[in-house]
Amino acid sequence: MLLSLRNVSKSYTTAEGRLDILKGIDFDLDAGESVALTGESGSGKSTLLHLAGGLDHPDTGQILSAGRDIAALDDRGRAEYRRAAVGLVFQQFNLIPSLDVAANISFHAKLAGRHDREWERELVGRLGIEALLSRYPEQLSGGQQQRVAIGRTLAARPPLVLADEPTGNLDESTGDAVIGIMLSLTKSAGAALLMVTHSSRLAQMLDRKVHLSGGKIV
Ligand SMILES: Nc1ncnc2c1ncn2[C@@H]1O[C@H](COP(=O)(O)OP(=O)(O)OP(=O)(O)O)[C@@H](O)[C@H]1O
Repeated sequence: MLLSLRNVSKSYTTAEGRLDILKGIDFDLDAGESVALTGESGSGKSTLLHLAGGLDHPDTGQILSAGRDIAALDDRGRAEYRRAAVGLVFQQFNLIPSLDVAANISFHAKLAGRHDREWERELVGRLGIEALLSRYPEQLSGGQQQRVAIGRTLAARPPLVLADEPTGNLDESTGDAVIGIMLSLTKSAGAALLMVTHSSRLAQMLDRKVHLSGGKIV
């Protein structure tokens, strides 16, 4: 088991009072598995993804990764967990505007101490972005930027990839192509993928589907 959430709860305090978003989530993700996370707007999908990625901490419960409870770590421990174990792909591509495509792709892998030229060359080829390596993010289309963002994430070989509506900004056919490439590359990398999507069509491309409703996985 790569990641296990046990009885995880999360609430937010707002001006209108306390919002109980996740109410005792139990969820397991195997190494190399791809899972789609669906649920209505506001059901807590991004919240769950942020907890799994160590971007935030739960109120109660355990988040177990390689025998460690991420929920019990402090900010620094969570930052180390993210660097070592997690790759993130968001709807906003979050590329670094001052770096060209080649430098964007190797940026996280270098930070994580896992820069591997051969793997990077393979990624660039399979993503079809060889001709774009010396361009800057602002000179790319949305679909091209997302392919670069996926390359950047996978270059660091994270065992866990968390994707939040990764193709939400792309048209349907570009989005499908990008998801197809991301799935085949995460499989090649042996990484697990947890992907938030509103699209049941995209969800069906993954190994398994889970649905968030009423603060629980159903
Ligand atoms: N930092 C925060 N403070 C207060 N409330 C928050 C905070 N973050 C999220 N929420 C609330 O928690 C609920 C769940 O948000 P979340 O973003 O996890 O939902 P989601 O299922 O990903 O939604 P969407 O599909 O619209 O992106 C929402 O009602 C949101 O307004």
